[in-house]
Amino acid sequence: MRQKIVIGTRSSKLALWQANYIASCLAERYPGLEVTLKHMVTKGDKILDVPLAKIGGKGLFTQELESAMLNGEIDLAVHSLKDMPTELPTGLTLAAITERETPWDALVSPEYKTLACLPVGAKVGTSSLRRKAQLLKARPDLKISDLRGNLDTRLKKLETEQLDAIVLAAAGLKRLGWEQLITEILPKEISLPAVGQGALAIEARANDQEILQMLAFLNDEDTSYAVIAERSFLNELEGGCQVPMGVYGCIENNELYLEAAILSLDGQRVIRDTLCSSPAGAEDMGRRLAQRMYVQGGKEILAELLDGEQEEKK
Ligand SMILES: NCc1[nH]cc(CCC(=O)O)c1CC(=O)O
Repeated sequence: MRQKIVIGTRSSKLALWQANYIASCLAERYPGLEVTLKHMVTKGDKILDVPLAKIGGKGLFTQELESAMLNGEIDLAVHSLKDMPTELPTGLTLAAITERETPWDALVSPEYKTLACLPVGAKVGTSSLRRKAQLLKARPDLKISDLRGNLDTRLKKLETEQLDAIVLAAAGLKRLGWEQLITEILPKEISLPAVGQGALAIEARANDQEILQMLAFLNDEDTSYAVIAERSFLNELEGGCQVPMGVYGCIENNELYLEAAILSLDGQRVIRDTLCSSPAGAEDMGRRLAQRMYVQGGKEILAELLDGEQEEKK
């Protein structure tokens, strides 16, 4: 067994909370093990003034950590699973996926409290196409403005940019002890979460058997099945563009349920579908659901998105 483990982490409050959480799980499990954190900066931390959907590119929050893992500077990295590309660089693997924290999106609106209570034309901040499209579906009157940055930056912007509400992942707020700021949890009928939202991914070198064995206890089986299906769904649909879509998998009575929605950017068109199968078929199920929704009209929405992106590049 290894005497020392180095965890690479981004320096945002949330990233540090997550890395410290895994460090403490390891220290508790392996008394005597020396666990240290190495702070690193990723491209996603540097570019703060451009909406995520515009920067595009995969692995915005992961690439620098991955290089450091491959060259042996760090042994593992703790990520929010939802920030991870569906395909990892050669030589790296997901060593464990932790039990999911609440997967839902949360509304923070000190004045109006709920989506239903927001006045006509209210200004809502969010950083993702997925949230934007789903919000507009429920409330076409809303003015959505871009909201980037760490959780604390985004919360501050609620005041400084005079927003009536912002939408964030409930999991992040909970982890940082800011749960009391949530004024409404958006149900999945309104806002289906992003792939892997709420789960942590522990990434390590694929050939480092010792570390992989040491990390295995962190893996939560039910969460793993659910996110394998979600990631497989995403992987099947990904066509080199950001898609406004939400997907949520969960295990109930030993069955895996998968629910997804693909939306047009303005939220006016929605394809929504569900599948249920045995957990062992998770990957296949994600693919099947994606293919089914593609035929049901997902194809047209995706084509429009690609056209839109090309128009912008002209
Ligand atoms: N995109 C940023 C991001 N990546 C992970 C989380 C926290 C939630 C999680 O662990 O899924 C957040 C914040 C947010 O979406 O509001």
